Amino acid sequence: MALASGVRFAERALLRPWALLRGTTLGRTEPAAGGGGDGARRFGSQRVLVEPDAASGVAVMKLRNPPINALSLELLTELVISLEKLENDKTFRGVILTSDCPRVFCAGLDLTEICGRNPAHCAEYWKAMQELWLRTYLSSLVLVAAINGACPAGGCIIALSCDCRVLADNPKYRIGLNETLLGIIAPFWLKDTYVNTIGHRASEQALQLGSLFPPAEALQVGLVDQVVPEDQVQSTALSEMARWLAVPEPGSSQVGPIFFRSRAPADQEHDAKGHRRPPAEAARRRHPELCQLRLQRLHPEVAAGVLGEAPTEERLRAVLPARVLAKPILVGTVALEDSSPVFAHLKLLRALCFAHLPRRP
Ligand SMILES: CCCC/C=C\CC(=O)SCCNC(=O)CCNC(=O)[C@H](O)C(C)(C)COP(=O)(O)OP(=O)(O)OC[C@H]1O[C@@H](n2cnc3c(N)ncnc32)[C@H](O)[C@@H]1OP(=O)(O)O
Repeated sequence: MALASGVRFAERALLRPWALLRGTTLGRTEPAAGGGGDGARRFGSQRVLVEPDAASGVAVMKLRNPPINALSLELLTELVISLEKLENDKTFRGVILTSDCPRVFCAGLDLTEICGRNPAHCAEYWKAMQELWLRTYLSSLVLVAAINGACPAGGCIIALSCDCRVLADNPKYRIGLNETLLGIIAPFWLKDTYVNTIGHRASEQALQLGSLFPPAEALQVGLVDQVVPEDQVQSTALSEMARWLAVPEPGSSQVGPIFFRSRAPADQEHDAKGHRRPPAEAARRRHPELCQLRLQRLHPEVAAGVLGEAPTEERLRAVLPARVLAKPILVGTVALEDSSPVFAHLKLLRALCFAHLPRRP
């Protein structure tokens, strides 16, 4: 009997994972401040407020776990559920992630979730953190981080998983991966993301020293894309979002995260002998349907290039139609950093295609 009711509870929890959360009221819908129609209804949970705008297809998602938005298990879970909900609703193409707590975007891992807790709890907690990472990093939505406060460690991880980062110009709002100073070693996927964002040497220094960058330095090193006065963070994030959404099927499909973001944790798989698989192979094993889908959806001439061997600019120029290359293009900087030919190729393709591919029927 107890077993049966336990199973029923587990089933219910699987169907409605938020039911496990303490004090959570996910799915509640209420009119947004100043809003009227359907496009201005907001929903969310206790710790995540979602303000959707159906007309623009953009939702603003606010972290609301005062005082410092520490990533508690509940906040992680609610973030994942809210993102999933938006991803499943085809009305939405972009999400702006920001904080509802003054002066802090997100303080990172909730240290009370790992200090003095038993291994099972730590494992559950860490799994939730990775789940959030996967959900954001491989999201089909365009994500823009509107960083309106301090953004250390896990906060920076969330920001790094977005497509674009706008930081408020306040010297107190520092951003970076400082976990080494706490004795926490960054996992390889986090290191890889740092490297992908600010380059190898800068990452090596910043990770080892646990650097937190003030806005000007964060901009200089490439950790954020824009630094703006605090009262312009939201509007700038919206403008950035408009830029990304103006591109046909931005980020999400033709040449989306699976291309650029081949180094998500799941990609780092090892073969039976313990040898690390090349990232491209690992990604294909993990997401065969996505890889295939996306290759098929590419412009035919580009797909032909993908299937070719040499990921050189010359070869791409040869297979890409002239109209695609009509405007000046960014190449080279994008293609160089990955040792895998396939992904170097895809990165280069993305750089080329992102602005120039004609809309697919
Ligand atoms: C394998 C792991 C991969 C690594 C991934 C992630 C690693 C991490 O995220 S580890 C967490 C690292 N986070 C930090 O180092 C941030 C530490 N906090 C701060 O720097 C400041 O608190 C912050 C700038 C965010 C805000 O400053 P203030 O506004 O001045 O607030 P307080 O410092 O007074 O803090 C208020 C209150 O919150 C407690 N606190 C702060 N950070 C955390 C945290 N990460 N987890 C839990 N609790 C935290 C702080 O102790 C204060 O508590 P009280 O004293 O009880 O009021």
